[in-house]
Amino acid sequence: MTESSSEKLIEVLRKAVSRTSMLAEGNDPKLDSVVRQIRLAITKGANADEIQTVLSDAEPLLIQSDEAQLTRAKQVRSCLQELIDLLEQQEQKSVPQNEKKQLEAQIRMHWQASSQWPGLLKSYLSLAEKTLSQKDSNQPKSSFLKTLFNAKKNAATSKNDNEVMGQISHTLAGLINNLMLPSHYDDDIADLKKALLGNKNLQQLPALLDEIINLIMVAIGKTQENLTNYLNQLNKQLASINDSISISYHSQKNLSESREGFNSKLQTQVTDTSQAVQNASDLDSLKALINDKMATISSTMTEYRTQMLEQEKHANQSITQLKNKVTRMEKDTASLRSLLQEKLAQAMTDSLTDLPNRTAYQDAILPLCKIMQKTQKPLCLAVCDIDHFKKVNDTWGHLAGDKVLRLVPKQIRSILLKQDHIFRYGGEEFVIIFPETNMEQAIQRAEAIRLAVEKAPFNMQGEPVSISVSIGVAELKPQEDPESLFARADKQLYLAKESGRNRVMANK
Ligand SMILES: Nc1nc2c(ncn2[C@@H]2O[C@H](COP(=O)(O)OP(=O)(O)OP(=O)(O)O)[C@@H](O)[C@H]2O)c(=O)[nH]1
Repeated sequence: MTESSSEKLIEVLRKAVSRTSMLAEGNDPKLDSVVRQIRLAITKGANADEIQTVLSDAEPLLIQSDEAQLTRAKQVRSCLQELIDLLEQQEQKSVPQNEKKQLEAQIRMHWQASSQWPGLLKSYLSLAEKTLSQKDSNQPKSSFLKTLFNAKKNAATSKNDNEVMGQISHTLAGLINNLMLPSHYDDDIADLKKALLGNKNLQQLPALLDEIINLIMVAIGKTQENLTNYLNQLNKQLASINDSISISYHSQKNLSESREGFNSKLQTQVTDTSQAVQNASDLDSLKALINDKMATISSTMTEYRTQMLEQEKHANQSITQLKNKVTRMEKDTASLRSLLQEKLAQAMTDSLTDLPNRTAYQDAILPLCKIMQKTQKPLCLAVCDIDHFKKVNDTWGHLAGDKVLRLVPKQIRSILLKQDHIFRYGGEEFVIIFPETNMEQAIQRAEAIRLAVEKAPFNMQGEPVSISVSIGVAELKPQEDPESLFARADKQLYLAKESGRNRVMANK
């Protein structure tokens, strides 16, 4: 193995370990302790078998922790939805529909990433302020705080606000429970929950929401700090491997230097001998002289041979050590790489439908757009959303809802061509990429999908149920980026919903 391929190997290992660790860290105390063991094993140069054992222990915990994270994210998503619904229940006040739709779209897009939760809460805060700052529909609008101060004077409004605040506080307290913050935040969390549950004053809501947002941000920052410490530790380990490589290089260099020394010593001795032979005056002194010189040369050669053997032994030892180290690292890297690939595949797949998820969509869309734009071929994007899906959940329960979420993509797939790609974008929303497809063809395929879903015989507890989808379609423009393409298709979806659902609308 050359020096540069060792460096590459080290780099791959460093990335593999850091990414795996990143996936695992901070989710579960039991898992954190196993992750720490893996790091320790790698730092102290444990062999592949030892590391393998620790990794095998970690595997079920990693899977469990991923599932727990998904469940937490789902709960946070429903808390946010519940908070929006609570605003809707406000008498005499209407939630600004545009902002509400935008927030719901944000939730649909980002609910899985805990780093996005503070942003979602901030958007909710703004929606709550806008809603609550309205007086009743017959009165002119006033500011949020003004309404709050006036609330005392108005018994009816005050009662209603108190009730809503109570429910909001309760839901927020539930949301904090799902955040899984490190245990040293326990006191802060307890204080915050107490403040939330004891509070009946809407005026306090912005401050309390801010407090929650801060707490989440601090917790996310903490995880980053742990990761940095870990990477520093790993770098130290890599530096020690580099030292081994340079020691081996130097022992090779010493070997060739001592060979050169021997050559010149031998040369001098042969020259001296030939000089002495020329100067010899009789046969006896010549014999004695030659014997003497030959003894010197022979002892030089023996000395050199011993020295060479010693150095060779030394060099062989350090090469064997290095080889063993590299073999161990290769094995570790291979197992870490396969673990990482498995994890990445899991991270790209939606567990309910087995479809590629939003992350996979984001990885796929940019290169596809670039290729189509470069080759000047058309590409269309369809955003497809199940109609009145909340009603399915409310009427038949979540399990039935899940069943519909698995069946609808089957209908969609029956229409798609080999080249098309479908993703579960989030909730009850699917995205379809139609490469090498113009608008007319994409509308035809979207219409066929709509029809296939409409005609599909869905059954809930033995009763036939009709399900429909609304679809928005847009065609990629030259130079357009994927975000703008998505936004145009999503807008069409919104219009399809507005115009009665169960239809395809396209941005022609
Ligand atoms: N069963 C189940 N429900 C989900 C899942 N993800 C999201 N939902 C639900 O999907 C529903 C989406 O509701 P809304 O966004 O109001 O949309 P809708 O009822 O389909 O109404 P329109 O889209 O306007 O036709 C919410 O009730 C979510 O709880 C899931 O994985 N399983």
